[in-house]
Order: sequence, then C-alpha cells, then structure tokens
Amino acid sequence: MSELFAQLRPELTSLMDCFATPAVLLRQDGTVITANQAYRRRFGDGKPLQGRSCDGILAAAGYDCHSQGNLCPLEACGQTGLEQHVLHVHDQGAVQIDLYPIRDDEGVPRYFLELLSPLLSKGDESTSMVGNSPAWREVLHLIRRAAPSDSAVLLLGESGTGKELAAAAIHRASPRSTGPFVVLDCSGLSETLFESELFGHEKGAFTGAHSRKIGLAEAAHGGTLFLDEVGDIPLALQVKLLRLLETGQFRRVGGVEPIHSDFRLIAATHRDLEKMVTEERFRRDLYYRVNMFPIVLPPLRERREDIDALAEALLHRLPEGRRLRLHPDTLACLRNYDYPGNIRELRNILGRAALLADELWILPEHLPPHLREGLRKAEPPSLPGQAAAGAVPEILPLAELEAQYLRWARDNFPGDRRSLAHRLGVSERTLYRKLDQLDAHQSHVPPVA
Ligand SMILES: Nc1ncnc2c1ncn2[C@@H]1O[C@H](COP(=O)(O)OP(=O)(O)OP(=O)(O)O)[C@@H](O)[C@H]1O
Repeated sequence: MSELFAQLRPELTSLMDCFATPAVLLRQDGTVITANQAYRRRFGDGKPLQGRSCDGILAAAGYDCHSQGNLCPLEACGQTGLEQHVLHVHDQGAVQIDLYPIRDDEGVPRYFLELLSPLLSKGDESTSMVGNSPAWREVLHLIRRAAPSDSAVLLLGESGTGKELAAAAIHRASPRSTGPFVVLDCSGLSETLFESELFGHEKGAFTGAHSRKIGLAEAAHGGTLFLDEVGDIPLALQVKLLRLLETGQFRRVGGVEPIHSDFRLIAATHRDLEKMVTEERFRRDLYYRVNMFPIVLPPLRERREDIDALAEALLHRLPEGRRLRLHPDTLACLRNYDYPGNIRELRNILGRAALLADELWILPEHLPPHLREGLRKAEPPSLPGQAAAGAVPEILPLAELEAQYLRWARDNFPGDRRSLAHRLGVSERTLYRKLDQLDAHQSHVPPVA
C-alpha cells in the first residue's frame, strides 16, 4: 500500500462507510485497499481483507466471478478506461456490479471503486434467502440438489426458520417454475374445510356451497403444491391425501368425476413427524411418501454468523428501514439473542425498532429490553501479575502492555473501528496506526469489524 493510502486509510474507510451497499476500493491488480462495513459483512470471512484479491474474497463467500460467463468489470475497465456496470450471476443469486475508475492527473485509471448490490436469483427482494454460514450453505446445497428433480421434499424446522421461503425457492429453481406455486396451510383447518380447500367442491355439495370451487390440488396442476404444517392434517384425511399423492387423482366434494392433477409436492412441518408416526398420529405410509428428500432448516441461534446480514436485509425490506442504519452496539445485541421465533422474530424486532428510531441509527435503546441485556461484556485480558494476586508482578515494557491490551480490544470489541477509537480515547487515525503496527508484527489477525 502506498504511503499516501496508509495515511488516509481511516478517512477512506470512513468515506466508504457512507455507502449503504457493499463497496470496495481496489488496485489495478484487483487487490483490496479498503472495504466498507456492508462489504465486510456480506462477503468477508472475518479475516483482514486488505491486500487480498477481490475475486478470491467473493469466491470464498460463494460468488464465483469466473463462473457462468461472468465478465470481470475490472479487466473491462482496464481495457476501455470506462466505468462498468455488469450483472454477475452466481448460484447464490445475482450481483449488480458498478465499477468506477479513479484517475490520476493524467486521466489514467489507477484505482477502482466497486459497488456491489446483491440481487435476487429470480423474483423480488422479499424472496431472497440471505445467509452465508456453513449451516445455511448446506441448506442451499440441498435445495439446489432437490430443485431439478420431481421428488417430494419435506422441509423440517422450527417456526420462522424460512421453510416457506425455501419451498418457493425450490419451486423457482425447478422445471415447474413457470407453473403455479400453490400454498395450503394445513394448521387449524377443520376436516370439512381442509377437504374443500384441497379438493374443491361442486355447487350444492353442502350448505353454503353456492357455486363450484376449484381445489388447490387442481390449481397446482403443472406446478408445485406446498402443504405447510403437514403434521396438522387430521388423521381421517391423511388417507385421502395419500391417495391423491399416489394416483394424482381425486374427486371434488360432492362430485363424481375423477380429476387428475400433476403437481410436485413440497411439505413442511415444525413437528417431529417420526415421533407422531410411532404415536400413531401420522400415517406411516404418508410419512414415507412426503419424506423422500428431507431438508432441515437450522434455527437462527445455530447460524449466528448470518444475523448481521439478515438484519441488514430485513431492515432494507421495511418501507421505513431503507433510511436507517444498524449501530454496531445494536448488532452486538442482536447477535447475542436466541430467537425462539427465529427469522420472523428478528424481522418483527427490526420493524418495531424502525418505528422507534428518529435519526439515522437504530440504537440498542430501540430494541426490546430483553435483547439489551445481551450486550456482550467480554472480560479484559488478565494483565501480567493480576492472575496470581500477591505474587511479584512481572514488569513489562509499557509498549508491550499496550500491544497486549490493543490486541484484546481489537478481537473482542463488537463495534467498528470508529467506535473502538472513541472508547479508547484516541483518534481513529491513531488507532489505525497502532493496529498497523500490530499487524506488522503478527499476520492473520481478525479485523475489528
Ligand atoms: N434466509 C432468509 N433470508 C431472508 N429472509 C428470510 C430467510 N428465511 C426466512 N426469512 C423471512 O422470515 C420470515 C419467516 O419465514 P417463513 O414464513 O418462510 O418461515 P416458516 O419456517 O415457513 O415459518 P412457519 O413454520 O411459522 O410457517 C419471512 O418473512 C421470510 O421472508
């Protein structure tokens, strides 16, 4: 890094943090000079990004720049000298990349500002599945495996873990994507209602059946039928559902004509279906029929690494959330909570906070009190001599003591560098200088933010 960049790094990072979307400043060879918080959260792996190649960072986050005919905007800009706007398509979804050359006084592009806006694979923003943790990547891997086949998929997981979103993603990535995606929530339906919802009814079939109604099984023809909370289907109706799944045929309530429907089945439940089978509350034959390809969606507390990115994405989806930013202390609280209601609960917490926040920042005070208790309080390192009280303290050079404390603060402080500098009572520039000195002595250390 040139001396000038070394001196200006705090200012540059601060400038980059003005962008809400992931932004990175690159050299001509694609190595990173600095990146903003949004970039580190979305694509970072917790290790320092500075000096690493941008395509290596993206590849590690599951966005392979060289796959599927993607063009490198940096190369194109190097050849033409012009800003580039390209769409990269990845298995994880699409990313809009806007690359702007930063020219020297002779007009030669020397550095490049890259803004990345992750888009959705297909569909709109509200259907994107955010997450990059190992647990979530495994789910995405299974979804990709299951999607092209016609096999029935069973989505298992606690309420609010994204089962419906996953079902829609499987449908969108399947050969039936141009067909309908029909959802039937099986919870809380009486037997009569369930039957008439699934199979439809003829006019006059029962009191109140004033006209013929097409059932959801029929409406799903050519597409996907998603049975949410399949464990809630009354035992008496399970046999009718099994017959439908086995033969693809059914009759409307009050009808005599057999109707054929060709759909792919995806079912979901938060219940332990296997246990229900042993307790004879769920038919074993139906269980085998729906459980051809099980996918377990992990609870949010088992994929805490995704909380930052999820919180940003969910906030952005709220109408009042687009103007707001999550303060590092708020993110620290969000990371430490267990979310019995999973992603739905996180979304609701953010919705409430967005209404309470007047200014730019969502602060811990905008969160429910039980989340604020989670503010992380790591113990400072035991200083030399402190562990063995009464022992003769080991005398260390002050500089070494400061380095030890700084290392601890850097590794444990949950916020960004600006807040850390503030807490340490030094300028951001001084903090950067001191951290650079630490880095010079020790490579492969995690960044502050
Ligand atoms: N990976 C994800 N990325 C972004 N948003 C998500 C993700 N997973 C779930 N959500 C959001 O969380 C909310 C709950 O998701 P969803 O309804 O799919 O959960 P569910 O498991 O089907 O819940 P339930 O069992 O109660 O029906 C939705 O608003 C959904 O958009």
